[in-house]
Amino acid sequence: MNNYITLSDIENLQELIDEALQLKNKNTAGVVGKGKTLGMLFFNPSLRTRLSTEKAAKLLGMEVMVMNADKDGWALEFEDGAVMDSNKAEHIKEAAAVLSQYCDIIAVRAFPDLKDKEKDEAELVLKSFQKYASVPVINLESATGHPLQALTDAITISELKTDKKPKVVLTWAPHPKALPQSVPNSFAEVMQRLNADFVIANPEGYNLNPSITKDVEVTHDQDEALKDADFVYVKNWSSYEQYGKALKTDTSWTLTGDKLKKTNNAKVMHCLPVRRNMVIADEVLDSENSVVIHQAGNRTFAAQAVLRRILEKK
Ligand SMILES: NCCC[C@H](NC(=O)CCC(=O)O)C(=O)O
Ligand SMILES: NC(=O)OP(=O)(O)O
Repeated sequence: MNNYITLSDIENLQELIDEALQLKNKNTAGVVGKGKTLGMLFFNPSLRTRLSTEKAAKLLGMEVMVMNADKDGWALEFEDGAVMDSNKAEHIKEAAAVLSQYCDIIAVRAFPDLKDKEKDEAELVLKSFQKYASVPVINLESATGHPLQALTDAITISELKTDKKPKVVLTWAPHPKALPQSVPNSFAEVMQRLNADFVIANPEGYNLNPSITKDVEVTHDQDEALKDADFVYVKNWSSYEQYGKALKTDTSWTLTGDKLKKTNNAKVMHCLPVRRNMVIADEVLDSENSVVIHQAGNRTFAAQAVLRRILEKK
């Protein structure tokens, strides 16, 4: 693997899932990363991605440097040919080239602004790092995708499924803020590559980018979708059609214990952080059905499998 920017960088998904599960079960510490450095730049907050990726790198023997790039770094200019006469002190051309002197792999988190669809879809921050860095780049959640999360989700479903072809429902849930579509986009992508009966439930106005969901069944009837589900993946996202808008914040789509009763005793997933009693009710998060902590635990092994592939250039 040369980079991990999108899920399309994974050629054989099942093979990578198996590798991650082997790493988990053997708790393999490696030496493949000895003498190598991972640099992580965060333009947005993080708990899981930051610490699980750091842990994964250290398990492989790597050194890790982390920077809260939005707060501690110079404000970066990404426009080619810009006259830098305002608040941007450093151009990505120098920043990425310099970082490539210090790091063997660069990992970047950069959320969308959710104001201009075209601009967000151009993935300027991540793509500029990729363009101007001379080392591999990893996506730690970008404007349109979160492929490390999606790999984790695929690992978790493969590990916990009892049916060869489980029914998996991705359901929208309310949130007071406008959130990226990155997590549901990547989840929808990864589910199309797994053997599952996959359905997306969201209110009208919340359909995801159709070029990502392709011919996945999309329904506006949450109750109907939840029937007999084996896995329920809960997530809020802002509208794609009315780009970046939070159109609905009432709790009628919150995943409650009553709704869970319609499922086949489903396992409940969420990437976290989760707003309790807004996105998922306490009674669900605190029940045996919730696998969100287990899921977050798998972040380390997803990151370890990806880092190892990049280090081994396999
Ligand atoms: N990386 C996991 C999710 C990150 C982000 N959630 C958030 O920003 C939640 C923030 C809040 O609840 O205030 C998202 O949905 O893409
Ligand atoms: N799920 C996830 O990416 O969590 P963080 O935002 O805390 O990294």
